[in-house]
Amino acid sequence: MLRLENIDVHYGATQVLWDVSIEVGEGEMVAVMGPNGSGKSTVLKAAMGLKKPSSGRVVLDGEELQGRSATVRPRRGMSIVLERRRLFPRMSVRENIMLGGYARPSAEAHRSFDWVLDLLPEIRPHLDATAGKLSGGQQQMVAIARGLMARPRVLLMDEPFLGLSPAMVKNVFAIMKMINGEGVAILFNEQNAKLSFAMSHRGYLLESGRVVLSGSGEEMLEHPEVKRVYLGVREAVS
Ligand SMILES: Nc1ncnc2c1ncn2[C@@H]1O[C@H](COP(=O)(O)OP(=O)(O)OP(=O)(O)O)[C@@H](O)[C@H]1O
Repeated sequence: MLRLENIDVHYGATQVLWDVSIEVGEGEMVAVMGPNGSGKSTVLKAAMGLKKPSSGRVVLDGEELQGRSATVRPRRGMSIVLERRRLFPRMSVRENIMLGGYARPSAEAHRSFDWVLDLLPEIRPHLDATAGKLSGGQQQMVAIARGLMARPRVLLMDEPFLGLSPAMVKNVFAIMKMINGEGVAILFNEQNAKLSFAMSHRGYLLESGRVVLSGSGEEMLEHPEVKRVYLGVREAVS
């Protein structure tokens, strides 16, 4: 459904993505894994139209999205949960979540709000709290709720586990599985190879702005290079 085709991205004169092609099928969970600074966030930003590629195409259901206005992607069913829980810290949880429905008429936004709270009931007791006062994990939950307000068919998640405790990682992981189980495709990025690929239908390994490997989650976990470099598994010496 979503395809990035041969994307190049520059920040000023510096090129950070080279010929990146990534595909997300209907209802798939897809991971972009790579070390610090390899360009994972930039891939998601380019997909969402937050960073303009210098060449290549972003295509959703056969429709070219490059150069379309900022509201087209949410209306076509794309949404993003940004890194580091970019909430408005002084606004209430309810207000933060409702902002995710900006592209929808208000009656629909209220229906989405109810749907989101049914999916994430643990948010309900905190609706009137100031977002900035919540724990990191709770803030991540609110950021996910905000992303879901657009009723996306494909949800992009930028480092959803960043800075979370192991217990919260498990919780967010379970929520991603549940959202995906509702038929929402998810494209997310993450530095931890085991976590990324174990939970994904397919994965991509990004190094220095290039896709160097792709395959099913299982294939990625079993790949000797992934094992050696990212999982720290040593091959037996004969
Ligand atoms: N706004 C910007 N201006 C200039 N360079 C940038 C900007 N954002 C990112 N970069 C550079 O682009 C490269 C890719 O960054 P990006 O954030 O996409 O990588 P990443 O794999 O997501 O890294 P991290 O895991 O640290 O978030 C890095 O070298 C980074 O320094």
